[in-house]
Amino acid sequence: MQDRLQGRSPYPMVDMNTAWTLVEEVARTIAARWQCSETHYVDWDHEAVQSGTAVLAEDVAAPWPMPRFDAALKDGYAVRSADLASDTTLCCTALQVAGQETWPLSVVMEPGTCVYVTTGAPLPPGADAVVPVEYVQIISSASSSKQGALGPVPNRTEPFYIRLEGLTSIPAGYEVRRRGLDVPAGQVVLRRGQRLGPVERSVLCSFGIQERIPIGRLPRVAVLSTGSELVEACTPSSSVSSSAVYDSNRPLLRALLQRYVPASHILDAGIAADHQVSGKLKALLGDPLIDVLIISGGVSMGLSDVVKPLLADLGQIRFGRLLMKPGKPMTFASQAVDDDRPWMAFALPGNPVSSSVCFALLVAPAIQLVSGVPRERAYPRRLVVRLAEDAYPDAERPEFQRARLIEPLTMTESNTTAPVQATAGKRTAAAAAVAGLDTWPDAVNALAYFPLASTDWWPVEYTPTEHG
Ligand SMILES: Nc1nc2c(c(=O)[nH]1)N[C@H]1C(S)=C(S)[C@@H](COP(=O)(O)OP(=O)(O)OC[C@H]3O[C@@H](n4cnc5c(N)ncnc54)[C@H](O)[C@@H]3O)O[C@H]1N2
Ligand code: MOO
Repeated sequence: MQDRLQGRSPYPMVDMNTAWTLVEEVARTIAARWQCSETHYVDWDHEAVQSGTAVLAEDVAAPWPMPRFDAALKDGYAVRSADLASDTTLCCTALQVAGQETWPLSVVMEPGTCVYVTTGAPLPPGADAVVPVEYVQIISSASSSKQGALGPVPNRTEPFYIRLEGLTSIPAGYEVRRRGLDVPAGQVVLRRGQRLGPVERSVLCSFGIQERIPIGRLPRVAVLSTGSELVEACTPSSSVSSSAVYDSNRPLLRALLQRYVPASHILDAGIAADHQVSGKLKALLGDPLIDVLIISGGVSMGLSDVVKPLLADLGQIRFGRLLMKPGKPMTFASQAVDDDRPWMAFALPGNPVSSSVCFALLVAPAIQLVSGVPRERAYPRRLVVRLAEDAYPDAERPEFQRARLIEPLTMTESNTTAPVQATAGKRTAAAAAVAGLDTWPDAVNALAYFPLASTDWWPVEYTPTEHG
């Protein structure tokens, strides 16, 4: 208590690089333990796959070439290109519709003949090019001539003649998507450590892979808000005291977490009033089902800021203060990594902006790392850009300001030239996004980093809202 009343902290201030190193050390050790021993083979309807949070534990190779057969790129006529060098009239002997073979079922294309094909249909054996219907005139038919009425798409059961019009030559391969052109059989199409987002899931589907999808273990994360002033957002304002503060951090953190872990892995630990924090932390960190604990509030220097000493009792504080703004009191603790059940605890400063910035810079990368995402993909992307308007960064601490990239990126040599607007307001993340920016609340899409004593800076890609 004496120290707090005098304002001394026992924790040295570490810079961001040191903080990242310390978090990474723990996260990578946990990842090595989990991801070597815990590959699960799951089906398509598994919650982690469906929520887009699953991370592949093994490479996935193409089981067959894509496309699986030489396919027509256009609706038209499959031809032997060599035939057309001498004669532009061909006899159409069959219709081949993508997904079904109509008339007749299986054909070997004789010289001088062609086969009507729809886009995506397999080329018959012997054909090596496709003449699009736009370049074809139907010139005769044994049955009634429907030419004109049906345009160039024939609906016939007997051979008919076509003539090539408007194209001088048809090289082999013309309008054909060759077997294996996109992906040869056996090529790795998804890598271990890739999160199965919408595109990755569609790649699995394109190869018909819906069973035995190899995924790694994802962390189970509890989120706790601390502070006697906090009330649940659903509480009617008429029933709360004038000094109460609505808890906005926990809903934000839970929503952000859904990008990384399925809903069943997120435990909402509620709000702990100051006198309840000790009991709550003990229970949560003693729960074998919790791997990561995110605490908001109570980490600064006040008498009610009890989180740090409690974490020191329950595990080991890796850092307790950060040389950065916002986030100075940010604390990271863990259970000894060689322990049977390692855990990580992130105590984020209660200020909503500090809390969301610390989540983006430290918690999200740690969750990615323990989930098996490789280092080069675990951190937000960095770009060097230029400021669209003056910014006023802190003089004592390197600072991350919420920012908005206001033009599409145009890459020129090593630099991008996307102007950025930045703000240092400290209201809720959404409100701070608007403050000074005169724009939509979800427009923050980056953090602008202002290192101390330097005019160089870069924004970190970060989207604090679903739509940002
Ligand atoms: N003497 C000092 N005081 C403070 C220092 C310091 O170095 N010396 N650091 C300041 C900095 S920097 C920060 S950041 C804050 C962080 O403090 P805490 O983590 O202890 O956070 P609280 O005091 O609990 O809350 C701060 C602020 O945020 C509001 N809050 C908290 N939780 C939530 C929530 N879940 N949803 C919405 N708003 C929340 C809370 O009501 C306070 O207004 O400490 C400075 N002090
Ligand atoms: O470090 Mo605090 O997060 O500046 O307000």
